[in-house]
Amino acid sequence: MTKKSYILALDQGTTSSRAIIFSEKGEFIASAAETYRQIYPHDGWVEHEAQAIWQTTINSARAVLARAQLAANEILALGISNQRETTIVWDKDTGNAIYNAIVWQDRRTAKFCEKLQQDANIVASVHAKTGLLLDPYFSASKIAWLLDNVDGAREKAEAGQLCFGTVDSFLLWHLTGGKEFATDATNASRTLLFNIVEQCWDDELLALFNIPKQLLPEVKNSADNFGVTNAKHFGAEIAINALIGDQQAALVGQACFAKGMMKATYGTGGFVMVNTGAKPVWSKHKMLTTLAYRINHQSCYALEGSIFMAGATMQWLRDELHLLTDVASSQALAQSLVGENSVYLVPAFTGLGAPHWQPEARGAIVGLNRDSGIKEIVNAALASVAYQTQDLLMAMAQDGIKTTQLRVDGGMVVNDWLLQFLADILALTIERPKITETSALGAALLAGLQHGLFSSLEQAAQSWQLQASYRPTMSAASRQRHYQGWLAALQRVKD
Ligand SMILES: Nc1ncnc2c1ncn2[C@@H]1O[C@H](COP(=O)(O)OP(=O)(O)O)[C@@H](O)[C@H]1O
Ligand SMILES: O=P(O)(O)OC[C@H](O)CO
Repeated sequence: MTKKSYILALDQGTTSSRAIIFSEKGEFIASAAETYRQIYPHDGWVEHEAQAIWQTTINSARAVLARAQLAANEILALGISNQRETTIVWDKDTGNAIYNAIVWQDRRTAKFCEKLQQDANIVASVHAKTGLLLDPYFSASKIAWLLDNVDGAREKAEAGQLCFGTVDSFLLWHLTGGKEFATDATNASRTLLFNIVEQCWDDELLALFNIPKQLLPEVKNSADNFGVTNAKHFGAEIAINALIGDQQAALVGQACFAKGMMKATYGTGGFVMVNTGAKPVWSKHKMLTTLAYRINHQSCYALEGSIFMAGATMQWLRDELHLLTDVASSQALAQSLVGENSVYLVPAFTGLGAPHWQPEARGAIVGLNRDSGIKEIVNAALASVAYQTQDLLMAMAQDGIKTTQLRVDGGMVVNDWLLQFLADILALTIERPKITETSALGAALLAGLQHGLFSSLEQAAQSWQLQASYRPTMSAASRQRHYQGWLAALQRVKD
């Protein structure tokens, strides 16, 4: 009989679907990825075709198996990490989505959320139950929009004919041929409908958003038994043993298991997350309290700050302004700037995320003079990632979170200039691991844990290895000047 020695991780991200095979020790074996179309129907609206999410996921999974020359029966377990909050409602009979996926960045429900925010009791109650804020970022208002705007959707939902899921549930449904309708506690914790203390869907929140309970998936542990893939997909069944939101997966992949350990993932957006242990920390400064992972019904919590535009700003410079031929060239351009940059770019293209939460804010480039050119703008775009991170760390510090080290990952961290500037602005040591596909790794480690490959998360974490670290070299005065310039630019956008 063939020995099953590999783990397949599917990492469904905002701009691409990736599949990665790891060895049973968590070593990287092979990867495949496919990008798909971003749809922007109106200002502040962002959609994906649900079918494209599914098709690119299955294509990349098949491609990686072929690349690694492995058959499905050599795969021990499969884990899924996914873009969170993105909302899909599909028909139980056909599996077809009733509308495009409404992406986490989408702001169409800003007015609706604003209305709810006017009631201080509602705001307090939502925060106490979910750890979140009433912002269009999260799934609940997106589900309500779908039920109210797609013909016949509400009637069908009430009749139990529809399913709501974040991307993990949608993929699970399709992988298992419609047999499994579930999510994990981390993904549930991003919907605004899940009580993170009691660990259940909350009837009051469902009533607040007018969402029928029968629409919702079962909530399981992040490492759990989620059924098996239908044999028609890969030629044999594969056990599905982990579902986890991609930022939480990155925390696991970065081995941030001790209280106080922090990671930042810089892909389309930027997400800073700190492990706060077995008890939730309730932020007074608009950070999100969220589930880091749930294993054997034991919850570990985290505090998170979300930046909506990180790598996406570089894509905008490339695709809309045509200032870059490719995003990688941003490094040399940023580096070529001599002296301090007077230009600041505030990338509030889809509003401002944490700690500001201003969905109606829009972007700006300020401080331009006659000498400003491409390199100043590109430098400012990269620098905005560091400044936004500093905004988050300042808010977290006010909540009592202090850290001396930050582990980074995501597509942007190949950019050495960015990581050095980050170390300088944050005055922290920045650590980049050997495997930067930490979301996929986190999902793989949890799937392996569920399968008994590792006796504990700590054992699984032994696969984490440092690739490079960046230490602050900027003077305190210069750091201060840089950051004050950012705060002034930010204030103009907020005003
Ligand atoms: N060398 C680079 N410098 C700056 N940004 C980069 C670089 N390489 C990739 N990126 C950015 O990283 C992002 C892709 O990261 P990834 O982790 O794949 O994103 P996601 O998971 O959100 O789809 C893109 O937005 C891209 O602009
Ligand atoms: O697809 P990513 O990696 O940009 O992650 C998206 C986040 O999960 C949104 O909350």
